[in-house]
Amino acid sequence: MPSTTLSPITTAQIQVASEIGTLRRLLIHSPDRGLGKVVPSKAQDWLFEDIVNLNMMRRDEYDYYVKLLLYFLDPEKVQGRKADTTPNRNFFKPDHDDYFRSDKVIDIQVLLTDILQNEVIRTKLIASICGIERTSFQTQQQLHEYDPVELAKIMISGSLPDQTMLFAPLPNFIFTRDIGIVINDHILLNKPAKLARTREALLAQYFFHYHPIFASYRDKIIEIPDNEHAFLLSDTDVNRDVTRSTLEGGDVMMIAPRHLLVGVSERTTLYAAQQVMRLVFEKNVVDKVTIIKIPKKRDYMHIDTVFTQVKRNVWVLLGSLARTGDEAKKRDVLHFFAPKDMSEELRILQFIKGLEHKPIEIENLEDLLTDISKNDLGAAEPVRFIYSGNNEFPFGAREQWTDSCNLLALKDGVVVGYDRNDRTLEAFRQAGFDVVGAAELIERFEDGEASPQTLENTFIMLPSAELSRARGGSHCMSLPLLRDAV
Ligand SMILES: NC(=[NH2+])NCCC[C@H](N)C(=O)O
Repeated sequence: MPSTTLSPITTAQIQVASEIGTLRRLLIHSPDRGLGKVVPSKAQDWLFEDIVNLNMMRRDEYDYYVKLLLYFLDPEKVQGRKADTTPNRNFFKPDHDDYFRSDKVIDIQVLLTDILQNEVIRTKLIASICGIERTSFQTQQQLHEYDPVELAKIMISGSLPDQTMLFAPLPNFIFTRDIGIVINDHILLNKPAKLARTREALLAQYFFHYHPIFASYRDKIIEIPDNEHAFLLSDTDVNRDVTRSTLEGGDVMMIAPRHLLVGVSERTTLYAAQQVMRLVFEKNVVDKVTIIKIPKKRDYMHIDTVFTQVKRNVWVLLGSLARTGDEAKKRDVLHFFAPKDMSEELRILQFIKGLEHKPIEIENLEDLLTDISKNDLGAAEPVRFIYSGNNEFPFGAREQWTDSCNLLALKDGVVVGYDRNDRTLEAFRQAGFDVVGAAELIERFEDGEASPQTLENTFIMLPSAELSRARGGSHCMSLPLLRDAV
């Protein structure tokens, strides 16, 4: 049996209280063979707009993301090991002996493999998966024949080593953000809105509840309930926002030590947002919850597709949903006759613990973000906004679609994002940021010309031709477990 067990991490290792504190530990998932199974006719159901080339996605794009994360979070694993990272990719394969195996940059496939060594967990998980996937009893028995390494791969990819498909792949599993969120020292699990992501949530339940690295957090796992009234409603009524209980991690942002943002969107319902608020107040995890209702639109599936934080006083956001967008439109007389503006569908309500019946309405995104920078995070410098596509028509919308607003902060002011959003990148340069490609930066790290510790105000560009077809960026591709306090 392969020895894939990570040594259990001691307590106080899970703590996220901001989006910009130096990142120390996170969960990722490298594109697995299931992604290579997406076909055009299923792409939409599986929440992709296109099919992808798996090899290019891994070798030319995602591997750079992993390398970057390792340079920042676990440098001994990569520094001076350039040779190991080419050309067979074994260094990047979670099931290979040469895998980098880090306890800072953790692939969920490794966690799954670990828990599957336990006979009881293995039996339960096989039965649960076969239940939700409605497989035959025979398939269920067949799955018991595989070792934990192979079984984890089957459970994720849906297919056997000989390529036989037993159930659908989980192409969206690379977006680990959506399966759970760390809120201070608690872990909030999701309840996916889309059928294509159901098995992801089940797998997440299992490794959060059973893997030794989370052992001391078992009583800190938060799962939101279903609405019991919904069980008695007809299928048409049940899908209403106030009845259905669905929540995805892209809509939850632990933005400041006692302040949680929850989006109400295509994926997260009002009912779920309300349950999250109730639970985090009850458990005294935060004092303030801001609910941000965005238009229910594929382009804006989660709040992290329309804004993310770059630095204590810097944010990237979509102009047409923000105040800036509003004002530009208001100068136009046609505005009075035009159909309802997207930004009019944006609503922001802030709830303070103990005063939930008296929410404070916030007019626009910039006001909310300014308040967070100044009052929650104590930014001394003026708050600045960088807009998708530099807010130039029609690049704001174009570049938001390819995740210009979905950035992962590795530390305050150092972010990773896609290389394809030219106008947004130009806006970053104008705002005084260095813009550098991942490969080039890695070279600089290797040559000692730069170091993750001293790097400041930098946008690191990730190649993105294939990754961006999956409709998520680096923020979605990360589930931070530990960040330094800000
Ligand atoms: N946090 C995010 N924005 N995640 C993006 C998820 C993209 C994925 N294809 C989906 O539609 O579900």
